[in-house]
Amino acid sequence: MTRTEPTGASIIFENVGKSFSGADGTGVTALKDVSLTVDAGAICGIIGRSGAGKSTLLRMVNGLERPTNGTVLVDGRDVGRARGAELRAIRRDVGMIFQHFNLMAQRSVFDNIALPLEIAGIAPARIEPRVNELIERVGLTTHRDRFPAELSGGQKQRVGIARALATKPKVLLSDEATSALDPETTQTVLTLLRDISRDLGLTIVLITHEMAVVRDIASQMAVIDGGHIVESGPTYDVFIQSAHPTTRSFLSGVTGVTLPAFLSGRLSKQRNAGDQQEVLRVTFAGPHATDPMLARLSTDLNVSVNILAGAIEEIGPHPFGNLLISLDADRGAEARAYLERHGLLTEVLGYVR
Ligand SMILES: Nc1ncnc2c1ncn2[C@@H]1O[C@H](COP(=O)(O)OP(=O)(O)OP(=O)(O)O)[C@@H](O)[C@H]1O
Repeated sequence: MTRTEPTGASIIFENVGKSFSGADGTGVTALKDVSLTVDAGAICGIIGRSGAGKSTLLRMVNGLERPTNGTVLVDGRDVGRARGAELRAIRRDVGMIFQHFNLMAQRSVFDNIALPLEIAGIAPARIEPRVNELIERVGLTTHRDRFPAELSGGQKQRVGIARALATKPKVLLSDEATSALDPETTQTVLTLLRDISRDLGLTIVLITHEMAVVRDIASQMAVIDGGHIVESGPTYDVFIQSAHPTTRSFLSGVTGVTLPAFLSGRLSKQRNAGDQQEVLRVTFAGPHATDPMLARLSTDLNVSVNILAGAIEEIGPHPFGNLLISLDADRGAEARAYLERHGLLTEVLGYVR
């Protein structure tokens, strides 16, 4: 399909708060003073732990939740205050896909995708070509007449994506859409979403608890913790400049770099008597991604460094490296300070003899 000019909508959260009243009368504050701008045509990843407020934030974009304070604007329209026909119009502009697909078991692939068009009152003669086009876009031409029970998870999500696109929305919301899929299928679904964003100019907001998903697809991101946005910005900038412990803990799990088994079994979190080596994860990014910093560390501080595992990956066009190293535990603090001073991130994984 050819590339078209962006047709996505911007989404602006301005000082948004949301409180719920619990069954016992006590209040739950799900979001506090959230301000975030998602550019038209961007793919924005929102990452946070369970209960952080991700779903609440996402559901405000299509008016399923209304803010207690503040404003949510989609394409300049105030979703929280919209009612009736105006709210329905905004909702037509916002499609959504779900972790468990939410397909209708009694309907075929074709009929699931046709459903939003039927609800919108589109004439059957116009529905058929539109659904066929969507089926082709998501690569399910040979599965047109199958039922959800006859599809794999990845195929079900493709149906979910086609259904969400049926009414030509400007925004696609993804609620943990790849969390129920294996890593390989996750990649194919992320690729499809990226292609759709590129070809249709659609704005995509996806919530996830997996940093790898954000790394692989998002142009911008926000980290949410306890109802607050603790960091946000272009994905690469957040990856290389992250300062908040929540972001760092998500980052530490993002690479495929793991300790060799013979070492991980012996690693202790606290340094015990006799532990000689400190094991570190060192993250290289930005202007230092390709610098020979470990060689410099050895030379400048006269510390021997053992490289245990490592990889250089890319976020968009930018290099992002991860190394697992060990060094003399007595010199650990000094070495970490040196590396941090040169713009690298360090994390102590533990100690070994
Ligand atoms: N309708 C509701 N009534 C009361 N409390 C709610 C309601 N919806 C959400 N909450 C509370 O708001 C907080 C944020 O919930 P939310 O579902 O937005 O988090 P989340 O980050 O999406 O979590 P998860 O990843 O587990 O889905 C939680 O403490 C939750 O219990």
